[in-house]
Amino acid sequence: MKIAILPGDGIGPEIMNQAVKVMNALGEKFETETVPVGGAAYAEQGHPLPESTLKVAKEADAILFGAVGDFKYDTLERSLRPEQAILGLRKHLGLFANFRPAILYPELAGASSLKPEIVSGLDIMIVRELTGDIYFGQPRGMREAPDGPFKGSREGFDTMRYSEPEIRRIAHVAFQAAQKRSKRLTSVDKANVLETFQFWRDVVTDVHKEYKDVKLDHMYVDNAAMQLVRAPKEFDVVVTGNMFGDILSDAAAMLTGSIGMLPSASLDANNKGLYEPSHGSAPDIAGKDIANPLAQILSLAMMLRYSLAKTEQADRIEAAVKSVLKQGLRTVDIYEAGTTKVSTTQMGDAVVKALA
Ligand SMILES: NC(=O)C1=CN([C@@H]2O[C@H](COP(=O)(O)OP(=O)(O)OC[C@H]3O[C@@H](n4cnc5c(N)ncnc54)[C@H](O)[C@@H]3O)[C@@H](O)[C@H]2O)C=CC1
Ligand SMILES: CC(C)CC(=O)C(=O)O
Ligand SMILES: [Mg+2]
Repeated sequence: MKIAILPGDGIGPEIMNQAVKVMNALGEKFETETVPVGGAAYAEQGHPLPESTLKVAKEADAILFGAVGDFKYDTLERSLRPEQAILGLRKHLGLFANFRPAILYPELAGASSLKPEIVSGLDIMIVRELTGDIYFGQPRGMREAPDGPFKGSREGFDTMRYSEPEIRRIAHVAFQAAQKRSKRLTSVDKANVLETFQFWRDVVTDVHKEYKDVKLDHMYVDNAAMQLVRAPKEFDVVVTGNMFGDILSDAAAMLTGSIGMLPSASLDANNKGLYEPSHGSAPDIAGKDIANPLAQILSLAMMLRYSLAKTEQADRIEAAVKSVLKQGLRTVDIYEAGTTKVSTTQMGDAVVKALA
């Protein structure tokens, strides 16, 4: 079984080192290959997703990804920017189903941005469509406005679109996820304004006919953002498009104490997956050994569970994470008075030590 390791940029390599340390401590031999991606690959090979990196990712059984991006690359032409690497991997590998579990560990109730009584026990699953929507729609670009009141002035434009098969397949994934949990699914859209999302709502409603045991409701995205901070436990499984899911999952992350706690799995139709923290490369804290490595380590656990069928190893890692939190160890993003502040490396070491 081969695992492709793509650390990327910013805090990516720092948190990946911790996840690899944990993987090596499981007492099992994993074949791994580490390759550059994002800004690191651009600096080395002139492209954020070189053919050689894509090949390793394609041939692996699973991919463990760090994060990409650095503000110093923001002026490059778009096709060369680090973020194109993760977008390209998702598209090339058909990773359309993104699972982002937002779980509040009881020990972090005080680190959440919401009052403990509103968030304690939080356990929601955001299912985000990952290869369509306005992030990939064509045409897009910058041009002289061809019409309208600002005709002739410069404008930027993108295209939001979803085809029926794209909506159907993510809806099936979400209904099936709901069947394994509390049989409640909220589909988040903007059907009151956007044709794309009226269509989304119609198709999700149609797929629902095949899942009568699941209670489906629909919610507009602005209300969903509000409900997420008002009464997040009202949600169980949430399904939504690429952009809304991107935004709502960052908001959900703060309910768990930090975005450094939110892992993710991006799966294709055969459960081959890419596993990455939900956050970015955090250039503001890179190189300081202070980033929270737990989202990366929990992404490793998701990889073992979803793609490699190693449930026991995944359970061990998740138990070790719970144990270090119980011991009161905290990176700075989840620190509160009365707990012990640790570095990225110390947190990784503590998880290794806590492995049963
Ligand atoms: N999948 C990916 O590789 C993603 C890449 N990005 C890229 O990352 C770069 C930075 O983007 P931002 O908008 O700043 O988002 P970000 O998620 O990197 O950081 C947002 C805030 O959260 C903090 N943060 C993030 N991860 C953390 C961790 N593990 N521990 C402690 N604090 C953490 C950062 O310090 C920052 O204050 C950009 O180039 C962006 O395009 C953004 C999101 C996803
Ligand atoms: C950097 C983007 C391509 C993606 C993003 O923000 C995400 O997947 O959460
Ligand atoms: Mg994001």
